[in-house]
Amino acid sequence: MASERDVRARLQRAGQEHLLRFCAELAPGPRAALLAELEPLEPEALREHCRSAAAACARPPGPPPGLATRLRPLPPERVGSASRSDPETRRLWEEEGFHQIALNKVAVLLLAGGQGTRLGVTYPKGMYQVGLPSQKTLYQLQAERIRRVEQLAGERHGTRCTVPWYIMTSEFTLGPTAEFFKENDFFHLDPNNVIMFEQRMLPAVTFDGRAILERKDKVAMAPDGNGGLYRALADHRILEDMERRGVEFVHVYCVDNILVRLADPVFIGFCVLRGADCGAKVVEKAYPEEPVGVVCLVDGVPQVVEYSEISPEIAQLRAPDGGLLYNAGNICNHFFTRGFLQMVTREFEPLLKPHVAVKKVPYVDEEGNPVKPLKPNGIKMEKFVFDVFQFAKNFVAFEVLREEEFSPLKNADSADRDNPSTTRRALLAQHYRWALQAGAHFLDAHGAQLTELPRVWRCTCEAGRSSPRSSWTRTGPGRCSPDSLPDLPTRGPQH
Ligand SMILES: CC(=O)N[C@H]1[C@@H](OP(=O)(O)O)O[C@H](CO)[C@@H](O)[C@@H]1O
Repeated sequence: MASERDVRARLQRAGQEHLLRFCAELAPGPRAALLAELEPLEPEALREHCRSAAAACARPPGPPPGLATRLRPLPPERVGSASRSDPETRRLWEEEGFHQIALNKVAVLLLAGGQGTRLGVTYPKGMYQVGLPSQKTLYQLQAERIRRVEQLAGERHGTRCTVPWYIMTSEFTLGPTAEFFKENDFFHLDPNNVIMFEQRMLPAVTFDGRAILERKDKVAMAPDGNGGLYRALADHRILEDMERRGVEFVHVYCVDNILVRLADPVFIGFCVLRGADCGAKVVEKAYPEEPVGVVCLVDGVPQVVEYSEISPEIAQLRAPDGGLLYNAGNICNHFFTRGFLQMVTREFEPLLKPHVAVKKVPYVDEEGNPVKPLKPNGIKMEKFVFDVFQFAKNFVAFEVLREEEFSPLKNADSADRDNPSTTRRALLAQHYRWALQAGAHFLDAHGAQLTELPRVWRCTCEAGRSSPRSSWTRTGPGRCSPDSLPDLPTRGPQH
């Protein structure tokens, strides 16, 4: 371990010596912890990080000038659609996807390093349960979907399939996530196929470029954004692990979408058959201000313009058909070939520009008293996972139906949208539709069979178009009582 003198000399080179100003008064334990936290910070990188954070913050907020003239919607030839394609095409994509899964060439990679600030929990979001009758957490739902896709691919191809689950965590989420998986026996997955690794942390910085001390013995650190993935892949030699296992295609997704289809064979098959090195699932944006990035062209190159960086004027622009001009909402479900990830980690990662988030960062004042700021006082710098789209040789987008694939848990129930209640209902509604499609009957509170599907829980037909009846008229042996689906309508038809 480095001595205080060494660490001090390195901090001097970075212009950040103030981080040791309480060091002399610390007990040996906290002092060692502080030195250990500071030791890995490279002086030049730290200096540059603090300088660029302050410089980025000094620029006027909002989108870069002239962005509007540089944007175009994605051209139709780059976009596939789950809902608008004919059933035969969809079947071919799905078949290809299952084939690749059966060859053990597909992995899923979860981005789970975030702090869940908007949701207001202190533990990893994946451990959250939204109040389902089964009390399953997001992690459990995802684990079960992995097992199911392995099983389906295995049945089709008569093989034993493995879809390895890579989980990127952070200093905040690694410990509790690892513990939670152990306590739950890895949800019956083979622990060898669940690979957790940690992304890096970066210091939060004041507006004048000084790293912030959160306590006398602790620097205010934050994960380096979901685009920290690429450095973390290199740090932990994850691509080498994938190569050893024969993984060629990776489905990357973020933790909070309760409807996420892990290793979705249709998406995988579409991307593989199109020869894509990089792909993104999108849904039609629900309203102009919806907090989702838009997938579009910037200067002719596919990119995502994040919701925090698009102006309301651009977000509201309309296409000739009356829909939003920029309506391809990013749902943080990405497809990458391993080869593409290799190129990114080797060549392109340093070119990714960090994005600035101005936040309230707790700190200690000059006397060492803890302060909880009421106004934003610090800058966190984050890279974004989708910023690599610009380097793709063949980028494709894949449009899917929101009701089938996107219901994110972002907020507490005090918010109107994207909260535990909306996500719970979205999942129950999906399971309800699936039960119907499998031939189940639903009964009302008096045991009478419900004969019509209430409009709000419309199912989707095989081609994926919204259709109130396509599966409802089927009959079969299953009988479910709506009592087991507490958020679903239990009264009669509403057509
Ligand atoms: C950097 C990044 O990946 N941002 C994503 C991600 O944003 P959040 O800030 O995590 O809500 O998820 C959104 C979908 O839930 C997506 O629209 C957006 O573009």
